[in-house]
Amino acid sequence: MDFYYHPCSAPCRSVIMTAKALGVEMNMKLLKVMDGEQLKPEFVELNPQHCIPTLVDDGFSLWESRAILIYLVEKYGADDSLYPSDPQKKAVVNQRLYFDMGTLFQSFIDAIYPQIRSKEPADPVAMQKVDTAFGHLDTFLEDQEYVAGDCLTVADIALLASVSTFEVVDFDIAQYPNVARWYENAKEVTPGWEENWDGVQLIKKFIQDGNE
Ligand SMILES: N[C@@H](CCC(=O)N[C@@H](CS)C(=O)NCC(=O)O)C(=O)O
Repeated sequence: MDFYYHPCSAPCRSVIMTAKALGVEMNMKLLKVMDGEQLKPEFVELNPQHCIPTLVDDGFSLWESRAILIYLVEKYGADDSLYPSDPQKKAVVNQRLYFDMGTLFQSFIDAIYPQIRSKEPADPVAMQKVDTAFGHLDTFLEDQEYVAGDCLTVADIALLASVSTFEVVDFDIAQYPNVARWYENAKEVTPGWEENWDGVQLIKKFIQDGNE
């Protein structure tokens, strides 16, 4: 199974952690998107949207990280704990995954990317959306250990990759006590956390080097 990735990408890191949790071995293929490698014809052939993460499993090509997480659990999971088959439990996991994609990680793209990439000053409206997203996550985590209930799911893994990426700008997660409690525990229990953290540190290094 080929996995096209870059360690700086939070969506790629969520797939790496999920594969580790499942004990799935992937043939890691680093794709330097900063150098435009995703536009090479051989990659566009695999993924016409030319984005990472992209998984190619025995000729079956799939992208969109959260779709990949679900595919991996459904195809390779020994049980359904990371992505429950019960319709209501699954629906909550899906809601959290869509929340991550459309709201929380989107707030990172809108508010933090411009600060990192173009050294733009923080946009107060975009930063307010970050606060709102973290506030919602904090509410989801009231009285529960994991984002979709009482056990670790792919929604925790996707959100762990996203939330940790905010640390590249030393975002103060402690402002959101339930998120902070969940984050500390998720770091402990999620296989592959160290690799995820290495990716976050790599982004930090790029930012520091760019500022020198
Ligand atoms: N929603 C997608 C986001 C994928 C994405 O934006 N990937 C970026 C890197 S993080 C990329 O491949 N950019 C290069 C391109 O789109 O050409 C996911 O979660 O997989």
